[in-house]
Amino acid sequence: MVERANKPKTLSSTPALPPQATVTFSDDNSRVIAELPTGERVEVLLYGATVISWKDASGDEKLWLSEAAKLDGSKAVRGGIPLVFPVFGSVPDHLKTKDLPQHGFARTSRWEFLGKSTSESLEGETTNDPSVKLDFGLSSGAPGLDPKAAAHWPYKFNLIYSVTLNRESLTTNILATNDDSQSFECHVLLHTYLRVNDITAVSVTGLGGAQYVDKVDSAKTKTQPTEGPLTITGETDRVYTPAENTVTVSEGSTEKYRVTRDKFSNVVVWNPWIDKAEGLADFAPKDGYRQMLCIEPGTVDSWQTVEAGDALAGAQTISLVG
Ligand SMILES: O=P(O)(O)OC[C@H]1O[C@@H](O)[C@H](O)[C@@H](O)[C@@H]1O
Repeated sequence: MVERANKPKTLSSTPALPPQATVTFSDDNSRVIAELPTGERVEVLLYGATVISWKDASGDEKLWLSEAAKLDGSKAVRGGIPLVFPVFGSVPDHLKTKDLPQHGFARTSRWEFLGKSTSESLEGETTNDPSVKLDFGLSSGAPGLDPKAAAHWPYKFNLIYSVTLNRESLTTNILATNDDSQSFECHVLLHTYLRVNDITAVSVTGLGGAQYVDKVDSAKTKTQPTEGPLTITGETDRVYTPAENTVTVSEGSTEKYRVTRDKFSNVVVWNPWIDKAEGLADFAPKDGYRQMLCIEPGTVDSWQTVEAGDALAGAQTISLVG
């Protein structure tokens, strides 16, 4: 009788909360791993706040990561989603960024994990569509800042990078705030390495009607608009300014990824192909160019001026289609 009296009561009027997403640190504290109750998973290296893995519920990897990528903080990561800020490539005649590393210092600094938020429960409402958002921060004066940035980027700034995992999509969002008393100029880009099965079967739509700058063949700078889907048959390195804000990557007749931009005017499409991959020490296997295509949303064809006290934001959402 006593045992029965002590049993906890089940309140049938209180709906059970769905299971929460889990967020853990790796044993060496180098990365944050988030997993939805349904099995989708994302892994973010604090070095560069680089997303290095994104898997669906069946464990299928969506991002390409080189087998020779350095994950120890000695070099920008070859694969995943490196973050490009405040300069795209290198611009030798731009006084304020010319001494920074190629693609800037965001991808070569160790970021701070600021925390997580989940959407399983909102003011008592429950949802069956779980998601988790991870926030990372990097600011001037931070201990993890690449020393080259401290030496050559003379501004006070604050970056917040958010990675949101949903069942069918991944969103990455950057907010760059100017905390200085003077304006600064910058580029921002999300250098996403999408994983594909066979690059020769890949086609990209959503670029049509756009002019592009061809970084491989400088004669083709600002060519006439692209007609039809883009296929990859050799080294490709193009900066597009598409009219549409969604780029779709298909393999054969199957749509695979939709990449939607928010507040970004450009998309860089990059594949190093055979010779360039050969020359990149951290690119492995050497025929890995067949399994990847970089679709890189950003604003890089002109400098963005961020006034003192102002902020610049931009985001991509990669949705799984097929
Ligand atoms: O080797 P990195 O610095 O990671 O750059 C890779 C490529 O990144 C792309 O975004 C650039 O358009 C290419 O020109 C560049 O080669």
